[in-house]
Amino acid sequence: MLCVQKRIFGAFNGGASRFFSSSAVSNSAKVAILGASGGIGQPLSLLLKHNEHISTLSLYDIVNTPGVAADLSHINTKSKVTGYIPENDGLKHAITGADIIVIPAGVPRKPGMSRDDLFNTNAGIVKDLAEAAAKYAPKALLAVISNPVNSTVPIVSEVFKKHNVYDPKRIFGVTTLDVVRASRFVSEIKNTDPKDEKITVVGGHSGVTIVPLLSQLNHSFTDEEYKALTHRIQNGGDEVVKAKAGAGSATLSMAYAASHFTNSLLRALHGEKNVIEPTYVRSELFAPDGIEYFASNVELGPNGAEKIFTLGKLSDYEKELINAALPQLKKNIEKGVKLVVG
Ligand SMILES: NC(=O)c1ccc[n+]([C@@H]2O[C@H](COP(=O)([O-])OP(=O)(O)OC[C@H]3O[C@@H](n4cnc5c(N)ncnc54)[C@H](O)[C@@H]3O)[C@@H](O)[C@H]2O)c1
Ligand SMILES: O=C(O)C[C@H](O)C(=O)O
Repeated sequence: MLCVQKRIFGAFNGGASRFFSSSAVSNSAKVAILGASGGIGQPLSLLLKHNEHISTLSLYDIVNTPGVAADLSHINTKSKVTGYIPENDGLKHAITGADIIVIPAGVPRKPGMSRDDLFNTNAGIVKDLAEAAAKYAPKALLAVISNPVNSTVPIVSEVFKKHNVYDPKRIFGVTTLDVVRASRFVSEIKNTDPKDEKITVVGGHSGVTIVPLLSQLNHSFTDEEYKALTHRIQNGGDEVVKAKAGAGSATLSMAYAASHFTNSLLRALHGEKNVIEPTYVRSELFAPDGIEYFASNVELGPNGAEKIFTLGKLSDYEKELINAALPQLKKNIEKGVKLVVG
């Protein structure tokens, strides 16, 4: 068993400026969404059309982006919307000059599938998009939504390494939906306002690798509540996949979560301090155990991940959860690296 004890202590500074904060920043950023016509891509584009920090919203997909862009472009907010498809170097034009690239391209799960079952289709899609980003927008902050996130983030990183443009601070796996779910589920039990529930979720983004740190809240839970909540947060994605019964996975809540995460990147990009989000990044926390990527609270800055926070005080149960997550993460990461490195 990999030992979690060594690296779990240290400063915990979660939630200082997480959800629902705002600040005045200039409207100058170009944000590109790759997979913009999809179930996540469309509502995410709609939410970002309302974002005052964005001057250009650049939508790329293999289909339908001209229509999605034309539709959104009639909304009376300041940003300009452009739509691209692969023809005429569409991907290159979509991402050139982008400050932020968000990637929700790829297929979603059907009931009975794991996120890892998406690897065969999505890994190649993400790899190709990463190749283009490494060539045409190597300095962009890149937020990966496509599953399996535990593997797709290492894929993007390896592609950037291959092109000699790798900066680990700029590549993020979006795990915000786990945080959104955690705050909602806790608020349902405690009858509180979800916006007041600042919950750190660490590890990765699939099943046992999703580890909510509920012991760090100012709530007491019965053992039963604590375990049931943890289980629900770890399996929130399955709940939606099952309810959608073959019509895909979470799209609307994911668009909300990705819009929030993108807004945090924008705030940090424009110099706001103390912007902290849990996100899956290249991390030293468990690197000595051979796990080079891990989600934890990260302070965002103009150049990406400025500071990775340690996990803080954990309950014995949470230590067990982390120990269960690590071998799974290791496998997922190795699978992603292998796809690029061979
Ligand atoms: N990180 C998370 O928390 C989280 C949450 C929900 C879903 N997801 C993942 O997000 C991905 C997208 O989900 P969805 O429901 O939007 O799927 P979807 O099928 O509705 O949309 C995916 C879009 O990607 C496009 N696409 C496919 N190949 C492409 C390529 N090479 N370049 C550009 N676009 C391409 C498709 O045309 C489609 O419009 C899935 O992998 C899903 O598992 C992740
Ligand atoms: O569950 C999925 O496949 C989609 C996503 O990762 C989620 O957590 O909703």
